[in-house]
Amino acid sequence: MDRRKRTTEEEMKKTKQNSYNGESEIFASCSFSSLGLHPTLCDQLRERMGFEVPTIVQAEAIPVILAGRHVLVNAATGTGKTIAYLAPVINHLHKYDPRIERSAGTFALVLVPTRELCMQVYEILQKLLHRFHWIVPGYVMGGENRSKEKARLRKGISILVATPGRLLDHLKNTSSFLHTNLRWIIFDEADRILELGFGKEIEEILDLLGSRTNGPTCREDAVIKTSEFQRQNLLLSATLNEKVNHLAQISLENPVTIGLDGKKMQPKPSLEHFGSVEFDADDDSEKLGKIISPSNGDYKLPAQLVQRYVKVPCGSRLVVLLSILKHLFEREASQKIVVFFSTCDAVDFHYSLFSAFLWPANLHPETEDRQMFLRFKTFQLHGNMKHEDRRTTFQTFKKEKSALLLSTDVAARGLDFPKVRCIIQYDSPGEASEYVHRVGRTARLGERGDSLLFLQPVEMDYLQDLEKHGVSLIEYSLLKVLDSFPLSGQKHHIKKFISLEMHPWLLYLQKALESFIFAEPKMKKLAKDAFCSWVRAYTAHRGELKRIFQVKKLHLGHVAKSFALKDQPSLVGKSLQMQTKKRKRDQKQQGLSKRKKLARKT
Ligand SMILES: Nc1ncnc2c1ncn2[C@@H]1O[C@H](COP(=O)(O)OP(=O)(O)OP(=O)(O)O)[C@@H](O)[C@H]1O
Repeated sequence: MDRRKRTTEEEMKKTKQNSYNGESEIFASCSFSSLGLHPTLCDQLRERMGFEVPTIVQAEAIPVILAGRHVLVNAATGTGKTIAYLAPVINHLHKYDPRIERSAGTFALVLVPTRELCMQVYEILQKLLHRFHWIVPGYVMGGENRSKEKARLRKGISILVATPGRLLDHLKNTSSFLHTNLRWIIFDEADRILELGFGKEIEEILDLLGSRTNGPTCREDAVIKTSEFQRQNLLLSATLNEKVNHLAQISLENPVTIGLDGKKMQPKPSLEHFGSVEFDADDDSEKLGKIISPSNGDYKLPAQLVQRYVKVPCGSRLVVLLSILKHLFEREASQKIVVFFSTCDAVDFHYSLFSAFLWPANLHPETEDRQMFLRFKTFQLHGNMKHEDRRTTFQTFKKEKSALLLSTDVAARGLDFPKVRCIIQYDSPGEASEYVHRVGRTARLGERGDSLLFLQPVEMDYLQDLEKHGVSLIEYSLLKVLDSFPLSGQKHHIKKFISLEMHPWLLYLQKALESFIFAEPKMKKLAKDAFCSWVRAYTAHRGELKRIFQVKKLHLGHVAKSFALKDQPSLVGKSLQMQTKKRKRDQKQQGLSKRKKLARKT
């Protein structure tokens, strides 16, 4: 064994120790070059990206990927998974002799769940490839101009980043898209791709690319092995679930698992999988057991993240949110905060409100010009926005030093907004995995970060659900914050026996908000729409969570208050009732057919 190899192995051992001692170690005690990366790429990482040493997940994954193995990576949010897969792929590609050419088509494919993540990975690629101009990065994604994409594909894209729907579209309809040299397929945020319902597309993509292994649902006729290279597939996410287990089965061959140590083996094969074809559980039980399922295990969260919850009665939610935001931005002028909502309408409403709401006139009668209540830059991001607006928001918020982003879960996964200091989950996230990804937008790469989860008194059991995944939260001291707001120039102190809803500051602010909304027909319409879709989203919680988030436990009048509406919109009540009835009817029917199917199987 030569000296260099021995040193690398020793360093790797050290790295492994670091990662398993339970400390919040982020960086490995080795260099990029010791992992086997070419000096030019190491220079690029250092000079262009500012990365001196690899993170632990990079130190573990890069040598294994360089060795050509299929890999499943499960590491906490913000630990550098993107470089962990891009660096070895580039390392391989730049060594091809003769050099690869555009006309040789696509060698590596990175599949991501959202457009924003697609852009983000593409931008990182551009930086990494600065000195390797013959390796061409590119992207295809929903919302973009198809013909322009076709033209780019015709010219040739060596490393292609794509969202699944648009990729499948090109695979079927763009004859000039050359992928016979494809060597790598990478699933970034694999579980989210599947959760978004792209399971069928992924199966089709794997079939069309001839990259499906002989996993449980392999259709021999669909597999056309076109690549002269050995295929290498990689799957990465901070959270994994049973669907990923299945994807791993059909796309990875004898994979190396990174970051799954201590996770439980899947006890039984599951009938559920992400596609349309159900596979025979008995035949595949052995295979399924090989891939580890962490679905019952703990999620990995950045150790330095301070996680809090705040218990707020439904009717006071909006005023509490406004108060906390004001408090946070006034306490620290340079702040970056992301607030998560459950629907696009809720984001629209809050964005318009925050951008227009002025201090009530009677509070500062001495000042002639009424001032904005919240005085910081606010952005919104959700799936119903125009593609260009989404792109601009994403890019601008990234660069801002101090700003607020109101978003749906479109920003929950993978997005790397530098220096986000706090995550507020105003609407609860649902699955614990979603909680983990949302809070993962802060406390990245060892930096400080806070998170705050809003819960109503009837939703407090959600904390236990999080506990099951090893996530525990401490309570936020709300009263201190509320007491700090001046009312008619005076500081006030709430008496202990008064409930939170009766806090003078909250009452005052609520009244001011309601008058503001009442006087603005446009705002009122936004508030009503947001109310309707919020209730609809609330009824959509699935599985165990339906027990916690029950719409019938809510007072809809109080929900209306949380949108600053004086009254509950009357028509909504009726349509909601109809919807709930319809949903129950559908569920009954679905349950029946599922049971029938199962009965036929056994
Ligand atoms: N070796 C390194 N040294 C310093 N910074 C790094 C290094 N590797 C990655 N980073 C930076 O760390 C941040 C997080 O990286 P990345 O987005 O790849 O994390 P992730 O693990 O994919 O997170 P998520 O699970 O949220 O998608 C990015 O800003 C990236 O530029």
